[in-house]
Amino acid sequence: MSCSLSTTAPSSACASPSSPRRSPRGSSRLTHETLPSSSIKVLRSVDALRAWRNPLRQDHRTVALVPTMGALHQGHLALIRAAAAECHHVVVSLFLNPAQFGRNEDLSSYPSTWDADAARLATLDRALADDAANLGRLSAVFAPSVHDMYPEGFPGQDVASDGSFVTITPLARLLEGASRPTFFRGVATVCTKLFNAVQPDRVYFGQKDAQQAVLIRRLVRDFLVPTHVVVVPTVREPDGLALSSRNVYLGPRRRNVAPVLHHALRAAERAYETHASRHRDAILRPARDHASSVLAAQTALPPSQRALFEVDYLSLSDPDTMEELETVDPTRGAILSGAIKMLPAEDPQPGEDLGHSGGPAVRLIDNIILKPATTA
Ligand SMILES: Nc1ncnc2c1ncn2[C@@H]1O[C@H](COP(=O)(O)OP(=O)(O)OP(=O)(O)O)[C@@H](O)[C@H]1O
Ligand SMILES: CC(C)(CO)[C@@H](O)C(=O)[O-]
Ligand code: BAL
Repeated sequence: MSCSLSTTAPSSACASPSSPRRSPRGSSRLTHETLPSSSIKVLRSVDALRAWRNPLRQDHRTVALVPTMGALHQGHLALIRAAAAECHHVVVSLFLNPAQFGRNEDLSSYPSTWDADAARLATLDRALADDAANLGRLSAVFAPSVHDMYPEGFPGQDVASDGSFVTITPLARLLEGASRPTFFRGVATVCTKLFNAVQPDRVYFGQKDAQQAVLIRRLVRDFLVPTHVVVVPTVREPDGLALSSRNVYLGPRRRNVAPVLHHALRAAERAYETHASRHRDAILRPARDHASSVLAAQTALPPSQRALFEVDYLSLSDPDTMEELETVDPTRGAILSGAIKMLPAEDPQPGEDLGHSGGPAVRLIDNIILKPATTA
């Protein structure tokens, strides 16, 4: 992380970033670093977070937590807006959690954009302040170190790693979990730590990561976590692609093809809604057909122009368990979801923008909720 932070106290924001400081002239008031041009506090340790958080309880102020891994975009900002509408203080965590990355995944190249994130958050907070409809503001960024989050040492990224983990099965083995076997263990573990550290009244997650949202609801229920889970709708590009920090890996050639997943899911949604199909094959077939026809059209192009992809899954699942469904019960609805792997661009052209980090293979996920029918 860069040191472009300002501080409410003079002197060494960057030299000693790990804990809040006493204000000058011996006063006992704690001061904190703040993001530039804002009053958003930067809390870099669990101790600093707790020192800030505890007095709010006595004042009956509600606290919202928005967990992120940084590289912020409008999807993240939508979560913060929803949180500020409903709570007095919003804390955004920025923590690249190594435990949810498999060994062959993109931990080392994951986009890291601290300065841009700080500027976006400061701008958003000013907009929140100008809108009287909001209950609260963006009060703090929690940006702990790996050591702070894993005080006994980071347990490792392997399925066989020993350590203190939260596991939620069979949910964590399905769909995303089938391709990323340590992913949900890492998410459930870090979110448990974040919930324990922040003790939020409400937590905000994005619908874009549908299985993650289901997992968090289950975690909160099964471990009696005293918080309320809010899931915010997916923010999309005009052509339907879900905003995602990993989209920066795509480059223009693959970016043009990437909406295929959303359009495939929309085809399935139409089959459910327009043709009143209830059966798995009738709903998913149009999605598979759409993906196949886009892939066939790309395959027919010269290698220097095309963008190929592999479909990992197209799923029709139960909204609570994410087990595959043969038939949708309209009183319960269902989740349509999918994952594709955009393969690296073939035959790159001189000067072609292949995307962040040279344009590796990129996993994209998306989903659409088939809502339960409302009874008149
Ligand atoms: N397009 C979006 N709309 C709404 N919420 C989103 C969107 N993208 C991400 N979120 C939510 O933001 C939170 C933090 O997600 P994260 O930092 O992993 O960003 P991301 O864009 O999902 O990144 P990645 O590309 O790694 O999946 C999660 O709750 C996630 O569901
Ligand atoms: C919830 C989360 C911040 C946990 O690291 C991450 O999985 C994400 O960004 O969706
Ligand atoms: N958006 C979920 C975090 C991940 O895919 O690693």
